Amino acid sequence: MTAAPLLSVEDLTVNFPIPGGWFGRATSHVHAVNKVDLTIRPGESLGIVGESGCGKSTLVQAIIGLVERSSGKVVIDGQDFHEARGRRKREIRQQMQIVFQDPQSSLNPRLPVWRLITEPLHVRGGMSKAALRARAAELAASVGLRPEHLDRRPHEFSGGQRQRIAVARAISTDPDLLILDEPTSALDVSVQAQIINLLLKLQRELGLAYLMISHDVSLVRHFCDRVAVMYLGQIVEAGPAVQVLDSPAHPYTRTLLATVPSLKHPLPELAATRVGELPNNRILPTGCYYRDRCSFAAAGCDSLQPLVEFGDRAGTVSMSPPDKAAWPRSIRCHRAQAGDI
Ligand SMILES: Nc1ncnc2c1ncn2[C@@H]1O[C@H](COP(=O)(O)OP(=O)(O)OP(=O)(O)O)[C@@H](O)[C@H]1O
Repeated sequence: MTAAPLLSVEDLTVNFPIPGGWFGRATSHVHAVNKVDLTIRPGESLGIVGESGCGKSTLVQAIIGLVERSSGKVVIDGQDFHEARGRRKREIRQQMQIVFQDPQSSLNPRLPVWRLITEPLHVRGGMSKAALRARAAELAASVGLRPEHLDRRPHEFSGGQRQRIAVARAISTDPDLLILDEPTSALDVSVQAQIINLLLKLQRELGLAYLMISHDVSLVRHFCDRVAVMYLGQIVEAGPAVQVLDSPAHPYTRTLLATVPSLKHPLPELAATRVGELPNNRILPTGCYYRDRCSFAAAGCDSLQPLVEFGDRAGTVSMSPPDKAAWPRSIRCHRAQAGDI
């Protein structure tokens, strides 16, 4: 039997108002995230890939409440995060922590490492200074920092060490889910692997689930159990990382992968693909969002939404209407489905 989801995101939509009218009234909206559904099970890692501006950061920020959602639900451990209030809301929030891309800007330069690491516990309250320090020492050891590091300030560390501090802080509240926003892209290549190995070690030791957003498709293939491909605020394809990234079904996923260097094709032939600019997300297209850039677009794509397939881990597939509790396998273009491509 498969475990119940730790996190379920249902129909999540985020529209940013664009002021321009009288008295700053919104005249239009940026449709950053459009009806996204996803689930993460305990201890599982889900990667979200897609080009710049497709809505990855807005999606994860809406999940943890840093950005206001326009509609939809975020359910963690069976509790509706946005409907919860007061102490209960804070408790749910502590089950989800985020590690940002740039540790330099996410760490207060004035605080010593032990205070930085225990900041979320300090905010929660109820722990003495001695208890916070003792917990900081344990957390520092678990991310590979030494006791003498505890009294130093962030500027005394390298980028990789600062990211270790950020990871220690994120796990300080014993969360079930870590959101990783491009956790290695600001680091030197040599250090990236060390941080990835640290995250994999912590996942084994603590049973953490990860939601990682990344431009780096190879990293996601290595790191994640499942992947969701995002385009214009929608998830266009999702499934086991190896399956989706080795045999993509959606034309957009194929285009995205064609731009990724591989051993076989060290320099991707950008000219052969139709990457171009993301279309205007203030006026969403009808039908398939990808049709204006799709080499396979044909009659029907302007009115038909892609088909949705859901299945469980064993790969059993049931067709729409989807059982939202089921494990999403893929969301496919109807033309790929019909075998036209
Ligand atoms: N606060 C905001 N107000 C208005 N528009 C915004 C705001 N934040 C993001 N956007 C817009 O929402 C869309 C999605 O942006 P988002 O940063 O989520 O994309 P992304 O995929 O994370 O991109 P990147 O990989 O470059 O970080 C973009 O069109 C962006 O310009």
